[in-house]
Amino acid sequence: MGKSVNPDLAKARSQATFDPANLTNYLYGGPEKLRRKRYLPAFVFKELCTEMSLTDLCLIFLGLLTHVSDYLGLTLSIENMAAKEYKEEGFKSTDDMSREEAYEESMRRAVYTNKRVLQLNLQDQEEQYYFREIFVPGANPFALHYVMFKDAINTQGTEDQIQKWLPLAETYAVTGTYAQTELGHGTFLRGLETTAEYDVQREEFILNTPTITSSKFWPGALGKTANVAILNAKLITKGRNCGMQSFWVPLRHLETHQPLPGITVGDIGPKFGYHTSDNGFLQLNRVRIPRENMLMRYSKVLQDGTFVPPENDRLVYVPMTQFRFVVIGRSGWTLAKAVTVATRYSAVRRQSEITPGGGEVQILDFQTQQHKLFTQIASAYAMIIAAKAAKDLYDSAFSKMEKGNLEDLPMLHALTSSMKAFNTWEMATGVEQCRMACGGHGYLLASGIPQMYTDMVSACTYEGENTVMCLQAARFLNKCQEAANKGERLPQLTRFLQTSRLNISSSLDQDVDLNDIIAAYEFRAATVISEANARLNAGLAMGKSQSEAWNYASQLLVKAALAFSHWFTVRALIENMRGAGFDNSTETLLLQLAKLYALDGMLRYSGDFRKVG
Ligand SMILES: CCCCCCCC/C=C\CCCCC/C=C/C(=O)SCCNC(=O)CCNC(=O)[C@H](O)C(C)(C)COP(=O)(O)OP(=O)(O)OC[C@H]1O[C@@H](n2cnc3c(N)ncnc32)[C@H](O)[C@@H]1OP(=O)(O)O
Ligand SMILES: Cc1cc2nc3c(=O)[nH]c(=O)nc-3n(C[C@H](O)[C@H](O)[C@H](O)COP(=O)(O)OP(=O)(O)OC[C@H]3O[C@@H](n4cnc5c(N)ncnc54)[C@H](O)[C@@H]3O)c2cc1C
Repeated sequence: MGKSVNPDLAKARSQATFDPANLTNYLYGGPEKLRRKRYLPAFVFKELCTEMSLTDLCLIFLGLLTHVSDYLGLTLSIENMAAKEYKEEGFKSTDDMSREEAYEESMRRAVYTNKRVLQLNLQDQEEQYYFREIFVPGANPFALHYVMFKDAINTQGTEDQIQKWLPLAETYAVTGTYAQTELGHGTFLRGLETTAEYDVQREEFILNTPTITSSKFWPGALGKTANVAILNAKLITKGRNCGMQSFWVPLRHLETHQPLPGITVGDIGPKFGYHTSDNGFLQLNRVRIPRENMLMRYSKVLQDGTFVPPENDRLVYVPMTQFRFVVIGRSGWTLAKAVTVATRYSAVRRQSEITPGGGEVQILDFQTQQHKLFTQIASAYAMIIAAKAAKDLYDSAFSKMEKGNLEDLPMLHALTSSMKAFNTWEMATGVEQCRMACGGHGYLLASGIPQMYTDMVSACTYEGENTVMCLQAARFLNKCQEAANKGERLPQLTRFLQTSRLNISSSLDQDVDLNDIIAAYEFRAATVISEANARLNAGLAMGKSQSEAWNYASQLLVKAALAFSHWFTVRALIENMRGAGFDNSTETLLLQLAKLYALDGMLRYSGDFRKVG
């Protein structure tokens, strides 16, 4: 039964000057990926939420047969208990539930999707994400398990440890979390107090949270869900502090789910959002784990307690860098969802007149409404496309790192840090703009936008608080500027510091040239980075220490990191739009969108652009 589409919406869509399928295929990585993305949720949704006759199921099964090449491994369990159980209970919105009830509902759905992902043999991370997103739209209690827990095993564990632990995680024999942050420290990792002292007699680590501030605090799934943690603690062996290392720490009994001896664990209470994620606290009272439970891919503790340091002590941070890429990518998609809701609403909402007596118009006809939304549509495209460009850089650098070549690690850390801050701040501002563009109805939970905001704005804080991440990126950019000042060779990504010149050919009465736009953003970034470096050196010239001068210049250093990210985003958007092989009408539209994004950015940061001429 076809759904009737609002005539205003249908009219707006009919006026498109391009074929949306071209864009959708591009955004999702091609028609094959798009089909699978659409098919999986539809398949399971139908399985779940409608009374299905055997005929229905056979039709679905026949439908599947046309994709037999894709779904060979698919086992259609018609009598699947989970499906039956779900059909009886169906979907319940969590909007009106207590936090406890909402968690339980999300857990019920998440457990269901975990079962189906295994039964459908879905290996692809993206497909798993699409699948889960339909059924657990808010924070998923297993989020840490799916991402950081498994990533930490894969990137920090030895091959033996991966062989031993990953199957347990993949089959949900254990449910994990990533426990690093403490009540007293989230940003300053060198301040973490939890200890892991090596007992050479028994070849065990003794884990301890010696103070209230050392209590692990915030990790997702710690409150109720997880029974194992990848826990970061200060390793002490032979009386020496060997820095932060990662450990596999059982938290709860695998059968009874009760906390194990020496473990005090629970939920940290209500939050601004992410209500269905049980962020928790953990105290360890001299809990013993075997030596083999330290993740020893990069650093080791030998039986006699000898510490073998990693080739680079930053490698322990790789799971955070990896997850920052997830955040960078999902920020654009979060904004895309919010602006889709707001744009559709603006096509069907009629309010006020433009011409007196002319009748109420679609609010999308107001130029102010178009400015609110079209700039956010452009921003969503820019973030999604820049994230793809950053990921390509990451993948090539990571493959070198896996072969032991760590030369790109500083650039990678700077790129992930600055882009994570830039994208999540832009996403937060954009989602809120979309909410307000819907008037009162945007304030209803039923619009979906408030939860997008309250859940996702936490990404400005977790995985590295944004200001701190900008300062991290600025360390790298400042080093590059110092090298540029000395005429030294720079990493490819920052060579513009030496080459950028402001030779703009466009004049105000012409249609702006895209190359001039890239040049303007490049020159703005180079100027702001150079200014931050000059302020740092001015601080040193005033007799300040390196760290005092750094603090003295820190506001400009943050701006430098954001200007760098903005340039990276504009360049990626324009270069990818030009090179994507679209038909003329689609490419024309997308380049118009890229110009809108870039020119809107110049207006929002007009101080920078005016200053650089
Ligand atoms: C809208 C988006 C939504 C996304 C949704 C995704 C789908 C849903 C899935 C999950 C739901 C969300 C779950 C949330 C999970 C959250 C988890 C966490 O938050 S885990 C904890 C995260 N914590 C941090 O990030 C801590 C941040 N702090 C640090 O990293 C460090 O303390 C520091 C700030 C970097 C400082 O480091 P340090 O004190 O060691 O010294 P520095 O002198 O600053 O640095 C020394 C040198 O080391 C280099 N460095 C530092 N870090 C790294 C790194 N990661 N990689 C490489 N190199 C690094 C640094 O550059 C210095 O080098 P030099 O400059 O000296 O050469
Ligand atoms: C929803 C959510 C989920 C989370 N999930 C997890 C998880 O699963 N596992 C986990 O380990 N952690 C998790 N965290 C914790 C998160 O990683 C920390 O909150 C984050 O690292 C920030 O640390 P903090 O809270 O101590 O803030 P702080 O670092 O105390 O930040 C407070 C203020 O101090 C400023 N500041 C701090 N250091 C500097 C500096 N050097 N220079 C300038 N300004 C500075 C910051 O900019 C900020 O304005 C989660 C947090 C949230 C909100």
